[in-house]
Amino acid sequence: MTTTDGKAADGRAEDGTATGGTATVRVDLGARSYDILIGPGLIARAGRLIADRLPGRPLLVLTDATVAGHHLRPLLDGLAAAGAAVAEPLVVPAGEATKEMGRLSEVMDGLLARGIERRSVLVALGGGVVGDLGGFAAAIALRGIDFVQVPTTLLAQVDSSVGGKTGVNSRHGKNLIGAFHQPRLVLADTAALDTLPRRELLAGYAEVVKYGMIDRPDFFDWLEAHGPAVLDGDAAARAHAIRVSCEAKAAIVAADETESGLRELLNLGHSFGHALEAEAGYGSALLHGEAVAIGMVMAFDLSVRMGLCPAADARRLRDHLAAAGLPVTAAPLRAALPGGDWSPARLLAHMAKDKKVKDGRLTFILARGIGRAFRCRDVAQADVAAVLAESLAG
Ligand SMILES: NC(=O)c1ccc[n+]([C@@H]2O[C@H](COP(=O)([O-])OP(=O)(O)OC[C@H]3O[C@@H](n4cnc5c(N)ncnc54)[C@H](O)[C@@H]3O)[C@@H](O)[C@H]2O)c1
Ligand SMILES: O=C(O)C(=O)C[C@@H](O)[C@H](O)[C@H](O)COP(=O)(O)O
Ligand SMILES: [Zn+2]
Repeated sequence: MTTTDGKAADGRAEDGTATGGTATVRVDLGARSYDILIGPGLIARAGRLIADRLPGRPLLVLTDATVAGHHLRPLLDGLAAAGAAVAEPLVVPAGEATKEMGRLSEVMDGLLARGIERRSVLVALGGGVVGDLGGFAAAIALRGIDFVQVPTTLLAQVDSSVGGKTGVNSRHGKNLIGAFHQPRLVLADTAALDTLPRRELLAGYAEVVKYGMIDRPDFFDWLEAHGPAVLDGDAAARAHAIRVSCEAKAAIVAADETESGLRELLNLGHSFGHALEAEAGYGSALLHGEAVAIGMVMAFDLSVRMGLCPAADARRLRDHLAAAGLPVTAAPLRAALPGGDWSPARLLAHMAKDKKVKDGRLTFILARGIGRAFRCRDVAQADVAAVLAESLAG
């Protein structure tokens, strides 16, 4: 369910900050239901918005060092203005390498040193790394405390802050340690994206395109026309893309919260993408969204190879991602990371650790066309290896 609420007639919220219109997407999960608020100025308004839903609760902010420099002060000022008791923030290093057990252990120490109690609420201010790490810390602290997502990347606003997948990477693979733990509220401040580097924006755009590929062909048509506006900072286009993405994800999560079936569709491109990320070593050479872009192209190429999908649809996807500026093959990784083993066999070995493996067999997310993704367990390894080899060759 979505509503758009312009707040006061002069475009200002009760606390006087500019709103520019706030859309609300509801994630319907019974007792665990929550709102995703989307619009400019929500970081500064977070204090009031959290207090409305979780009154009188002690708060603690987790963020990363880069995000802290841009957005921590306005958040803390807003929390203080709302009269919240706020502990000293926890600040972790920026980047994917932070999403690991050692850092989780430090965060747990930090939470406990600050004297959290079961009523405490963790506020995760940042991208998917802070959201996944913070959400997992909240899931296990005192056997579970509430948390609020304040996503500051496009990727986090359209994907990672929604749906309750939390966790960290392991040396065995991506996101292999974690828990389902839903946030109580998501505040997606679209103005926060103004400070986001272009490369990070593009990485998030890959997950936006993913929703079109899964089950929203009209949305993909819209992205073909308006994708450049989304990327170039058009506020209305951005807000629309984020809202539709959140609606698409919320619908799937509401139908299958813990991924017993349908939710696997949200993994389109991820079996391939996670294998690339594992071999790349979770550094800055390959961002998650970039891996997803390459992985979606491989998933469509595999679907074409198996005679399931028109080649023209795979070409439309590849062309759109490439025109946006995203990588569409794995070939550049060979040059960027020459120490890696960029062979199909090695990537297949990473894929064997995928959480969608059942009885030793992978579940692939394939497509019969744009917006027609489906789950398939009947895929010949030779076809997968051939698609990997083609992508690695460029
Ligand atoms: N839980 C889920 O459902 C889910 C979904 C998709 C992705 N993920 C995970 O999310 C992670 C990727 O998230 P991400 O792409 O947000 O990366 P990220 O959290 O590493 O953020 C990207 C970079 O941008 C910086 N940054 C964040 N917001 C900023 C802002 N407003 N201005 C300037 N800099 C800013 C960060 O400091 C970081 O350096 C991966 O670990 C991926 O596995 C999880
Ligand atoms: O929410 C989901 O479900 C997803 O699969 C969203 C993905 O974009 C995201 O990268 C997720 O973290 C992948 O989950 P995993 O279970 O494959 O690790
Ligand atoms: Zn993803």
